[in-house]
Amino acid sequence: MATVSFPYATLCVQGIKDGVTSEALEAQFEHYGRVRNVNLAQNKNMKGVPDTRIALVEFARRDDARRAMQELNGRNVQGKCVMIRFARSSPGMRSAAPAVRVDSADRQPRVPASRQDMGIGGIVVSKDVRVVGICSDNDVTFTTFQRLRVGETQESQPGAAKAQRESPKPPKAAEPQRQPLAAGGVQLPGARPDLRSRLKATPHRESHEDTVFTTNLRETALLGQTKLRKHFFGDIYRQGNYVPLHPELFENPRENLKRWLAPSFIAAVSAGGGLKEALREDAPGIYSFELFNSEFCEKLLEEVTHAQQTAREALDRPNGMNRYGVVLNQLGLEPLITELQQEYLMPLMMALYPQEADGCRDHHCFIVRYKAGEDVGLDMHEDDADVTLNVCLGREFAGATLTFCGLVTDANHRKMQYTYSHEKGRAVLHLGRQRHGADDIESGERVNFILWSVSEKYRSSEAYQNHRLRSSSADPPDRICLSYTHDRDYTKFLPKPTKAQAISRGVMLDVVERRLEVYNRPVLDLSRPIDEINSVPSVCLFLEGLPPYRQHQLFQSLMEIAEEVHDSVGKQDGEVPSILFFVAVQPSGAVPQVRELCAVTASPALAILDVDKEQRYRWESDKDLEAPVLRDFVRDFREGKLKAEVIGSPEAEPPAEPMEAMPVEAPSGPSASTSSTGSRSPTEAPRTSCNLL
Ligand SMILES: O=C(O)CCC(=O)C(=O)O
Ligand SMILES: [Fe+2]
Repeated sequence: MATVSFPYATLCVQGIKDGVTSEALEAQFEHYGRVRNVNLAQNKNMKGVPDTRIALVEFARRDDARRAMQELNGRNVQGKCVMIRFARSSPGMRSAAPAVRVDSADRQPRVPASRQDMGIGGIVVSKDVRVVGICSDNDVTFTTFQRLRVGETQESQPGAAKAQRESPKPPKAAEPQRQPLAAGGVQLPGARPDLRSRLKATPHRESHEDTVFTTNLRETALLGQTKLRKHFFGDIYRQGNYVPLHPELFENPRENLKRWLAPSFIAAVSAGGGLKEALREDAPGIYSFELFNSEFCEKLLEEVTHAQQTAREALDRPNGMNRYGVVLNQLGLEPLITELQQEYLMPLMMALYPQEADGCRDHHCFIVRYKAGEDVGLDMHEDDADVTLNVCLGREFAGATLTFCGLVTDANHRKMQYTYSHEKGRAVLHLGRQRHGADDIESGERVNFILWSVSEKYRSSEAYQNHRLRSSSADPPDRICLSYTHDRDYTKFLPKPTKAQAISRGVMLDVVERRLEVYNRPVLDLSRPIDEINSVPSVCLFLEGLPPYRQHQLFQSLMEIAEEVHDSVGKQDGEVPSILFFVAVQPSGAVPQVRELCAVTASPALAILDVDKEQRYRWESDKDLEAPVLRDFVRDFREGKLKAEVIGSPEAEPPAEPMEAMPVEAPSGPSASTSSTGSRSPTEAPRTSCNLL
C-alpha cells in the first residue's frame, strides 16, 4: 500500500513565561529552521498559575522541529525552563504523564482559544472545519510519527522550494478562470505574514547551551547525569520537598540495589553472560524473570504509600492512562532506577532487543495501582518506550493479568499472543510496540513498577519510524486485543463502554472524542489531513490563492456535497466516512505534496486521491469549477465513471516540481543529511510507483 508522506512538525512548548511574545519565541526557534507559526495559549489546567502558558510552534520541516526539541527541551527558553514535545502523539501510542496533574474525567483536547474559530487558512469558513492544533496535556509525546507518512513537502526539500519560487509554472492557456500559484505560495487575506525578515533583526539567543540548566536540571546534573531526560518531572527529594520513609532507596544506589535483587538474578548476573539462563521466554519476544526480592518490593510499596500520604500534591500521575500511582523519578528515585537500568538490565536488553535497546540511557519509571473503585484495568495500547520492564510489587489480588497481542507493525497485532500472570518480584520484559493491556482486577489490589527505557539512537533511526507504523493489512482482531482508545472499528466487535467503564480502564476519552469529532466533519483541512487519507478515497479541492469570496463559495459547495454524500451512504455519528472531503486554502502542510500526488498545479483544482489503490482522478475541463461541476465529478466517481490514473504515472501532467526531482540523496545542506525521510537502504522495501516513502 502506498502511503502519503506528511511531515508533522509542530512542537508543543509547555511552561512559557508570562509576558513572552510569540515573536520572541519565533526568533528563538527560528534558529533551528523556518518557523511557520507560533500560537500562544493558556494551559487550562493551570489557570491563575504564573508562567504556565503553552506555545504551539509550527516548523516548515519536521527535522528542524526535532532538532529544536532536542536542544531546547528542559532548557531555558525566554527566561524559563520549558518542556517540549511534538504536538499530538502517534496513533496507538500512549504517552508519558502529563506535565501537570489533570483530572482524567476532564481531559479534553486543549485547542488554544485563538484557534477554535479560525477556520482554514485564517478565514472563518465554518466551525466544522478547523485547523487542528492540538496540544493537550496527555497527548504529547516527544517523538511523533503518523501513519500518514511522510516525505517532505515540496517546500521543505532543499532546492525544491527555491526552484519553485524562481520559476513558477505559467497558467495553462485553456484555463482562464484558474490562477497559477504565485511564487512561494500565495498569501491569503488574513493569513499570517511571513515573519522572516522581521526576525532577522531579532537577536538570537545566547549560546550558553550547557549552562542554561534550570534549577531542577542542575539538580539532575548533580547526580552526574548531564543527559537531560525526555520525560522530566523534577525530583522532589533533591529539591527538599520530600522526606523519605526509607532514605536508603534514595542514596548510594550502587551499594544498596545489590541487596534488593533476587538471588537467582544475582546468580545469573555473576555467572557472566549467562543472563539468559534466568529468563523464561513466555511468548516470542516476551520474557520474564525474578528481579526484586521481597524486601525491596515491600520497602518500595511502603515508600510509595508514604509519598502519597505526605507529598501527594507534588506528584504527577504516572502516565496519560493510569490515574493511580506515582512517577518514581519525580519522587527522587532516578539514581536507583538508572543503576538498575544501566548496570543490570542493559546487558539483558541488548541481548534480547539489540536494535531497540542500543543506546538506551533514558527512562521514565512509575508505579501503577489497580483496585475496585480506582483503575481496574488498562485499555490495549503500546508504550512510549522502546523496551518496557514491568514488575509486580504485590499486594494481594485476583485476576489482573496482562494480555499481550502482536507487534503494532505486524498484521497480527490484534491477535492474542499470551496472558501473563503477575507474580510478586517477577519482571516481564517486552518491546514498547508490543500491544498489551491489563485485564480487570477481580479483587484486592495490584501495584506494579514500570520502567520505560528509551534509546535516542534507535529513535533517530529509520527503523524506529517504520516500527511505529500500524499494520493496515491487519488480520481480524481478537476481542481482547481491541483498544477503545485507538481502534476506530472497536464498536464493530464490542459494545461501546460506558464513560465510567472507559475511565476505569484508562481509556483516553479525549483521543476518542477527537477522532469521532473529526469523522463527523464533512470537510477536512488538507494541510493537516487525518491518516485515513491513506486508506479512504479523498476528494481534494485546491483553492489556494483564490479571492476569499471564491473560496467561500466553492468551500460551501463542497460542504453541501459532502453532507449529501455522507447522508446518502447513511454514515453514522463518529463513523469513518467512505469518502473523505478535503479543502486546501493555503499552500502549507501536506498541501504541496498532495498536489503532487494529484498532479495538479492550477487553482482552483479538483482531484480524488485513492492512495490505497495508488490511483487518482483529476477534474480536467475548460469549464469553470462551480457547484454542479463539483457534484457531477463526485457522482461520476461514485458511479465508477471516471478514468483512473496511476499515481506517478508518466502520462500525468508534470507537477510544478516533479517528484522524481525530489532528491533521495539530497544534494547538500544540513536538511538533506538529517532528513529522516531522505534516504533508504537498499534492503528496504522498494518505493511505490508514486515515489512515496
Ligand atoms: O498494569 C500492568 O501490568 C501494565 C501497565 C502498562 O502496560 C503500562 O503502564 O504501560
Ligand atoms: Fe504499557
